[in-house]
Amino acid sequence: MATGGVNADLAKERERATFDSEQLTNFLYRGPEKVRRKRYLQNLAIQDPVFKKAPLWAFLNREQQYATALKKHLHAYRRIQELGITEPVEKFYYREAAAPHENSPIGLHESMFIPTIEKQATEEQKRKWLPLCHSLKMIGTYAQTELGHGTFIRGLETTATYDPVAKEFILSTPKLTAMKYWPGNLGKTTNHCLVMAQLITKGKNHGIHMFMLQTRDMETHQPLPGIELGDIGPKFGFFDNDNGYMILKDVRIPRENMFMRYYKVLEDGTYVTPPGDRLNYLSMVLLRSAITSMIGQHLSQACIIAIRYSAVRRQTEISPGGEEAQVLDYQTQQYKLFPALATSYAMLMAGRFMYDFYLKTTAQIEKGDLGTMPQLHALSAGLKAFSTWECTAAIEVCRMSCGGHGYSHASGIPKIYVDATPGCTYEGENTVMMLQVARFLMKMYTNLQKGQELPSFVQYMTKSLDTKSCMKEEVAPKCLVMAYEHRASRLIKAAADAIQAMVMSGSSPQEAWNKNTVPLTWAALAFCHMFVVKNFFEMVEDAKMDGQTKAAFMALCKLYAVNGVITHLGEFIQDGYLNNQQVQYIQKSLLDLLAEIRPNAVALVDAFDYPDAILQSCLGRYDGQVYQALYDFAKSSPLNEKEVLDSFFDYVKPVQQELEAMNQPMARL
Ligand SMILES: CC(C)(COP(=O)(O)OP(=O)(O)OC[C@H]1O[C@@H](n2cnc3c(N)ncnc32)[C@H](O)[C@@H]1OP(=O)(O)O)[C@@H](O)C(=O)NCCC(=O)NCCSC(=O)CCCC(=O)O
Ligand SMILES: Cc1cc2nc3c(=O)[nH]c(=O)nc-3n(C[C@H](O)[C@H](O)[C@H](O)COP(=O)(O)OP(=O)(O)OC[C@H]3O[C@@H](n4cnc5c(N)ncnc54)[C@H](O)[C@@H]3O)c2cc1C
Repeated sequence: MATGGVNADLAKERERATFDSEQLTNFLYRGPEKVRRKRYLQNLAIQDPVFKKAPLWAFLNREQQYATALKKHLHAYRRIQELGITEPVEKFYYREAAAPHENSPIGLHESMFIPTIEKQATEEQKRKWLPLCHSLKMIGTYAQTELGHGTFIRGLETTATYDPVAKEFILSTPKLTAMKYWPGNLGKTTNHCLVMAQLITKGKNHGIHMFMLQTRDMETHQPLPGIELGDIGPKFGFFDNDNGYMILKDVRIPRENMFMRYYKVLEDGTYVTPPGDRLNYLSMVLLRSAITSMIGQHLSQACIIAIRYSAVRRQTEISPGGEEAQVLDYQTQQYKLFPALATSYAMLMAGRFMYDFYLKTTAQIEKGDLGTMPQLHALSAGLKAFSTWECTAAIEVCRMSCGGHGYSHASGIPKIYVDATPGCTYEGENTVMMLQVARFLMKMYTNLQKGQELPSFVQYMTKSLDTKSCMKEEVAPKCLVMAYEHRASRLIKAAADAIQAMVMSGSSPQEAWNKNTVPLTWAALAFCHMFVVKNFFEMVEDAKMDGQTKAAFMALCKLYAVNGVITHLGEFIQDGYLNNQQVQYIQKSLLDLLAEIRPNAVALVDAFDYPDAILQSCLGRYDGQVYQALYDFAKSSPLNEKEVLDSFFDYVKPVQQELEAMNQPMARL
């Protein structure tokens, strides 16, 4: 363990902050009572001997990582029930502290399997399945993706053919590319899964539907007849999870195993469809809606590590013979880290909006009002894609800003990165999601041209495009937001005009669309960026906190907006909306904001309120004793258990002896 109290530089940083980080913590977690409860639950987990005793994941091989993660998550599952924790966010706090940076092998059971039963099953199915799920007799996952198709789900090849005589569905993966491939925890952990398959009844294919399939015996855990299951092998991250493959050879399941809350197959094979078209896709929307907050949290952890470390790390004397500077004092270091910090806050705010919007909209959908489904789909797809792209890039910036030590697992950042980056791929590959946003925006644009009313978050399109920005030397939030609205509107119009022009000159709408997908993704990205900026300003303005805290928070918000203009400058100036002078104001504002944020940098990351036990980083420690921690980490490497390794005698010695013999003058003759 490191000793020596809090590092002097870090202590000074906390003293010089202009605001009380606890105020911001209270805002982030929605009030002091919730913060107390969060800390209480985290401490319960941190103090639990089962979690405390386990070795650090970084020193384990894959099988050990899987077994440790499973053991911890099962213990957490049991403790959560014993403690009567029911709120999803409270379960999350407990789990995160119980197994930090260890992905749960029963994660999809909790995040997709149970919620899908709750939302898509009939009352009778819920009565049958949910108690078994809660007692873990049934452990399930979501099996949609196949070897040949992940994105284009209408092209899935698994079939569910109804047999009206036996009143059963026959599930089959008729060719190699049809096998289920990738579903989390499918390989070894689960004994049930939700299968997405083409429903065929009375000789007709009705598209993909959801079925409950038991994959393994509930006592012996052996795969059931006709089912081949396995782990897909090591990946870039998620080492501790058994993403799996599954082959089905005419596996029969009862008719009642089709999810029938919305879509039904009657005993005689008649297919009954509800008014809504994409209700089967709602499980994906749930997870997409949660990803923006989740990825914002990943980035916030990377920022804590990189910013605390940059306050402790001293490198290079600024004037000859003088003291070496804290690397955080270099403007270039601030330019790496403060936009990353601003991005994490921006995404936490966007995630908060998204999740609240999800809850509101799904409540309406459940009452039969499907009117807001397209908006929910577009926003959840867009924010998921935008946030995962921005945050994973920023995590990597944080890692590199820690120099060499950032490359070690001792920093904690490499693991954060490899577990965050699949967010760009799963739950809808990001480019594909952006094109879904573009599809929605093009529809809105057409509706606007027809004089129809638009939903509130695309209302800005109704304003005519200003030709000049209102930006002055004092860079005002209002002018920043308007610049983002202008950029989004202009790019939406440009993409729509390009498509329209092609159609007018004889192309089919599909052809025109396919020839313009790059400008369409520019438009969708600009829309998402605008949404995040606007939402961030609104949330900071509405936040109930003292003036100093709000000022510190506002500086971050402005930095997020200003930095976005600079990194996408071409799109803001292409039509002359911002002139040279205005661009200079924005560039100067960026430098001023870096200086303004500098004294508050450590307090702004302290506000995320992550205990050391969760961060698991030698560089991000609250006390800043990084060097002792790095030494302790090195000492604990299993390679150091023996002073001289067997491999020295097995490999080095024989080769040395051979080379020595070869190099004898006699041998060369
Ligand atoms: C890309 C699309 C959206 C295309 O679907 P499609 O039916 O071919 O749609 P289209 O013809 O382009 O559009 C038809 C229409 O369907 C709408 N739509 C599409 N998706 C939704 C939705 N979720 N909610 C509401 N509406 C939706 C579209 O907006 C279109 O509407 P429109 O015709 O324009 O009115 C779809 O195939 C898709 O969602 N693909 C991504 C697959 C995916 O997300 N897989 C996730 C697997 S589970 C997973 O990864 C878990 C990982 C978790 C972990 O490990 O933690
Ligand atoms: C860690 C992890 C966990 C996962 N867990 C699950 C799970 O639990 N359950 C499950 O069912 N699946 C799971 N998946 C699978 C995941 O959902 C898919 O990988 C994802 O939906 C992307 O599909 P794909 O792999 O087919 O990519 P592809 O669609 O093959 O993408 C390849 C490239 O093609 C491009 N592309 C594809 N279609 C288009 C298009 N129409 N227009 C333009 N470009 C296009 C993409 O942008 C991308 O650049 C998981 C994946 C990972 C990595």
